[in-house]
Amino acid sequence: MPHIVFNNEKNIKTPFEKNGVDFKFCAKSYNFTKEDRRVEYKIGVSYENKEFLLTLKDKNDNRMLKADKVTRVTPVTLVKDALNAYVDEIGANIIFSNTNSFNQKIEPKKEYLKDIQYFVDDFKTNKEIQIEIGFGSGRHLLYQAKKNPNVQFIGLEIHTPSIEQLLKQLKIQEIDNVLVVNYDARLFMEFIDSNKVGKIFVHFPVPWDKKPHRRIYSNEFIDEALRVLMPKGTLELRTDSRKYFDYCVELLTNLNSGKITIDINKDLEVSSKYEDRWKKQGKSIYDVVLQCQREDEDIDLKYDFTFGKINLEKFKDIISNKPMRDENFFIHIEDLFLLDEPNSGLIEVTFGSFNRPLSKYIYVENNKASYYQGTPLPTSSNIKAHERLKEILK
Ligand SMILES: C[S@@+](CC[C@H](N)C(=O)[O-])C[C@H]1O[C@@H](n2cnc3c(N)ncnc32)[C@H](O)[C@@H]1O
Repeated sequence: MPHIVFNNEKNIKTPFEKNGVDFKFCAKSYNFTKEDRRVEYKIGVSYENKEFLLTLKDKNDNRMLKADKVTRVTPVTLVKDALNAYVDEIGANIIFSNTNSFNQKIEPKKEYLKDIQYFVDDFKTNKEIQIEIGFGSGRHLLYQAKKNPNVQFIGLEIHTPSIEQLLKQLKIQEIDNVLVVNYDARLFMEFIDSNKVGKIFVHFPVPWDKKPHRRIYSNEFIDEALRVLMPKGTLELRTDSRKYFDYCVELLTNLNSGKITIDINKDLEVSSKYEDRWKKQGKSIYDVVLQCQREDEDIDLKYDFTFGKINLEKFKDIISNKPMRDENFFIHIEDLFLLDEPNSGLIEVTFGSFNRPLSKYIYVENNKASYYQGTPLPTSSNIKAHERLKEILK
């Protein structure tokens, strides 16, 4: 990441503007852990309609200015300009700078690649939805999408090269009913309305024999799948792993009600890359399909993430750096940065689910708090964590 090392002791007063970059505030670390930590500043920047923080800290006898990790922005040239504007303003004596190596890259247009926020704010369809989890080479997803042009497909993957490959194929084959998301499938379903999905395919998931907590299937996953599935919709597992199959069958047969179909060595119309490999090795393929037989209540994706009036002075005296854990979420106050004005500063916090923790800053100005760079995604763990944070900060 771009950074600049310089040797100028001068601290400057905010707010100020330099070369089109607005420097809004400068908050100083409170060192609440009481360890002998070096002083660090978070500088609030607003530039080209984006807000982000810069970190200023000591480095040997000099100072280093760089982007704050939590509030990353793209393109990286925004950070580069902000760093250069800051050192320009203070007339710093620059010892090292790598900002020249960060020049803007032009991204190809990826209209079918969607950010998770899109599913919170904008995603609406009257079509049936079908989801493929871990599409890999995409063979099955492309086949299904071509065969069912009236279905809106969503492909979930965490492996970036597979995503790139699928996006290329969508373009080449002129397929326009697939949305692709780079997101953990275990958490994605939270953003889909209830009773809207016809099929969820989980084909050859990683069995994670040694790390079962990383498996796609769990009680929580099955419950969320049933919520998004329409009545008669199906959750379809296909695997070569007998162990994974047995584990899933056990989870599914522990449900209070439902219809389950099991097949061994069933042929599908399309065979995936993994499937070909296992078949060549003479392995058996197992299918277990759960049919949904219930209708669920709608969920609220428009959750209000505001805070009431908070008391930063009181909070600063009781703050602890031990994580608070609950059954489905945790909160860890990482750091606190104070502004010169009373009851104003930044709280750095990590919270939410254990699988996908979220790092955020809460900006406080005269007792009024808000999430810096926008609110968290309304996952159930984030909502629960926010409710608890509100209590703590009161
Ligand atoms: C063994 S491959 C199977 C790929 C494809 N379904 C097939 O049959 O050829 C498993 C795929 O699941 C993806 N994957 C693993 N965990 C995931 C998760 N939590 N969310 C989304 N995708 C995941 C992996 O990146 C990998 O591409």
